[in-house]
Amino acid sequence: MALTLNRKYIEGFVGQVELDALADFVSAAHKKIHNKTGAGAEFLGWLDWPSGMDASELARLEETALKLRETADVLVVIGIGGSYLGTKAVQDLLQPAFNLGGVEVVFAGQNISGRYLDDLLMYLEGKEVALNVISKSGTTTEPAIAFRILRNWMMEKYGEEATERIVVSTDEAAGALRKTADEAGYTSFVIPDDIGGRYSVLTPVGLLPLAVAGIDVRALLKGAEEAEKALSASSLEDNAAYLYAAYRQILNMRGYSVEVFASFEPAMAGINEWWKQLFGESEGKQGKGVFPASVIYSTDLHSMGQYLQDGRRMLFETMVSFVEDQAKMEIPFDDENGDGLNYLVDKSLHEVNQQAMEATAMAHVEGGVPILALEVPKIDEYHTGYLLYFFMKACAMSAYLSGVNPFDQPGVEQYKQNMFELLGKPGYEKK
Ligand SMILES: O=P(O)(O)OC[C@H]1O[C@](O)(CO)[C@@H](O)[C@@H]1O
Repeated sequence: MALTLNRKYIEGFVGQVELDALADFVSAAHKKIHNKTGAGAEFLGWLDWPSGMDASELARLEETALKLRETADVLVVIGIGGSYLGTKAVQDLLQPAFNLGGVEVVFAGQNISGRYLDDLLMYLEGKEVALNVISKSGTTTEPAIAFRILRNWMMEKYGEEATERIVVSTDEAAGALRKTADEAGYTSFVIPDDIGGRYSVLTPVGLLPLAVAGIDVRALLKGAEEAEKALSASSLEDNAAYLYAAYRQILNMRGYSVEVFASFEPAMAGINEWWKQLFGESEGKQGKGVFPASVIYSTDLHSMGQYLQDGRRMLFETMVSFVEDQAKMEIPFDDENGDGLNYLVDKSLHEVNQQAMEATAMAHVEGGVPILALEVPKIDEYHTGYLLYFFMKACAMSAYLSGVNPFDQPGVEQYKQNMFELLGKPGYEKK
């Protein structure tokens, strides 16, 4: 099993009767997904992407990545939302917390801060640099500004050679970025029309920068492909993604409107952010949706623990844990035992961390917080691919169960329009 939903902390809150009552809705939503008949069905390209990705495109992507690995110390990924969160998520989870060499992947275009870009340019000074600019629409302001500044910097630094160091991932035919890529002769990759930003991590959007970072993208895709197969079962009891979605909706209907996504692994920080966009942008519409929040324990037990235990009761938790002890770090014996820790000698940090999780879960259940426990055997490319696909499938199901289109984001437009008006963009003059 590449992922298990352990029900031991939820059984006291949600009974089988409530799950059974959702079974027909789940099969109806399953049909919407697999027969492509639901709202937003034109954005279901991610569903069979892992098993169907074009082999020659994957090989070209790996070749491009290899070339960049040979010429760059740093790859700057320029993109926002779904155009960078997946890369950051996988990178955080799979790569060491501290840079041990190899190509470093850094990010730009997620904000409009001059300070950030200035700091980045200072950091890049004296290093060999490559850019991967990623925008499905090609018109998003934040990455467009960052690309203009970094592209100028690259041209000044490398002249003609900059062309070889810039790779574009965007729409096949439309948008400003496609035009720029074609005119400048940059190597480019296509973000499929039928896959929205937040579902795009397994397309060139995530695969190219991850391959440059040295991650085995084939194993990532393999894990996702396994999930694609395993999670194609139509019934609630045979499909962990659907079960997770059903629990979320039952809890939401009962007033648990905030989901706290938690793990005891700091490397999950990027997955937290990716997961929040996935669920927030997919479900938060028409006045509905579970509010997605996230924490990393045990760090955040010392800041948010009090609220979780004892604050306003509208929370449920989804706890992701990793079963295998991969680091095998033990607590050493100390003759003097001044810190009193000798009682932990021979225990690994993994065991202590597992006990911290058990202790937290028991306390939170006691405090009235339902917990969905997701257990993943280990942290590697394969299981990460599985996990990503699991959440995408669960999210589509969950959104359909709540009656919204999982694949649009009409609300995001409001601030964009206002900003264009305020800045005086041609065509957006104030009324
Ligand atoms: O890749 P693009 O088109 O620049 O969009 C980036 C992100 O912006 C959004 O459209 C929201 O503004 C997200 O849905 C998307 O992931």
